[in-house]
Amino acid sequence: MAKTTRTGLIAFEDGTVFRGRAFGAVATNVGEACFNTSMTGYQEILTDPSYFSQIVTMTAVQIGNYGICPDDVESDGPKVKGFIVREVSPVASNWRSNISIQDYLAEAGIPGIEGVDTRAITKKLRVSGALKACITTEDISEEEAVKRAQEFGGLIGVDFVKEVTAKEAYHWDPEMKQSTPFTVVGTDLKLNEDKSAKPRFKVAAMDFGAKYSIYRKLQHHGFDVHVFPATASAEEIKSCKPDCVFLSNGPGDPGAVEYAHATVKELIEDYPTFGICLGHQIITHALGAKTFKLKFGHRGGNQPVKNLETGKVSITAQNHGFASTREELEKTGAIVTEINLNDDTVEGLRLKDKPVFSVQYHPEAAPGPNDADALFVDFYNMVAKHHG
Ligand SMILES: NC(=O)CC[C@H](N)C(=O)O
Repeated sequence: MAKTTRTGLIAFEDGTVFRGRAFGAVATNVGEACFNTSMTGYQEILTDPSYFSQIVTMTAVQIGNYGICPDDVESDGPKVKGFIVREVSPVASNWRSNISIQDYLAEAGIPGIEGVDTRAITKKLRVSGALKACITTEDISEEEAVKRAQEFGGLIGVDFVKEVTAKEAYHWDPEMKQSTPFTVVGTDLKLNEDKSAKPRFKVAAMDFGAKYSIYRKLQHHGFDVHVFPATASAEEIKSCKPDCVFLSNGPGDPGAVEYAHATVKELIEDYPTFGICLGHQIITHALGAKTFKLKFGHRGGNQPVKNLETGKVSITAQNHGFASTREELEKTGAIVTEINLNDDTVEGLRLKDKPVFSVQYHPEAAPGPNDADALFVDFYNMVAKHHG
């Protein structure tokens, strides 16, 4: 891929402008600027629906060297509003890849900029907090770009889930083509070649903007995954007779999806439930507690989380800009199980009297460390005990 000579820029609501070389689509988008500290996994980041409405700056210095692999997508296409990197690799070398990141973003209509001081942008966002921004690879003036950044409505109170959730209910990979066979030995799941040893549980997965990796992990760990749109009612979900419920990740302000708070409030009364990220935040609201916006969010594969019940520290993958309010959660009777060691914010909860737990981070990783993979086994064992 030859480097373009087109210029591009990112303009922030405070009037700051960074210029670089354009790649990807010739387009202009507004969104919230954030940064991700993952060293690898740019494709999973681009296609994670939780990034819908955000312009992502990568702190890793070179992006794109292993191209884009059709098997590694986390949704049906890139979801970010813009992508900013120090250097986009001129060479993509990987037998699994069929397209470069430049062409992938161009086809999806998403603008990218390279040759930008990504460290300066990251430091800026850490000091000022999340900012509204406009990215453009079109020929518009800096003043116009700043104006468009200022006009962006922001994330608070906006329902972005409805833009990325499934249009209708469906059965994820019914032939289990993506699942590694497993069997239950004692309380642990073990890989096994014997496909008949599979006491699978039917999980109703509420799709708030789910990453495919979560469904793959659920399937791998003994679940038959039935996906429901975020707007599905508790009755619709109950009518599929699930053994348990899963609540996915997703974009935007968790406080804005009140219809989901109401549905989840009903479901957790009856079903063992596991939530990840937005799913965790929606449980928080369903319990009557609130979430708040973090200064600049946690995004990357190196976030330390401490389990307050076991003392164990895990390095986790994260991507969130909101967090649950600890005092309010504890007032509802929920137990705060985990905290982020960088800023002490809530990273996990469980209910005392019901088989319900959730985490703010991403145990499915993709990209990131697998320290928390065992949570899928914990979910399986919790459901098995409940139905025991
Ligand atoms: N990955 C997610 O589910 C993100 C949740 C939510 N949109 C946040 O930013 O906090």
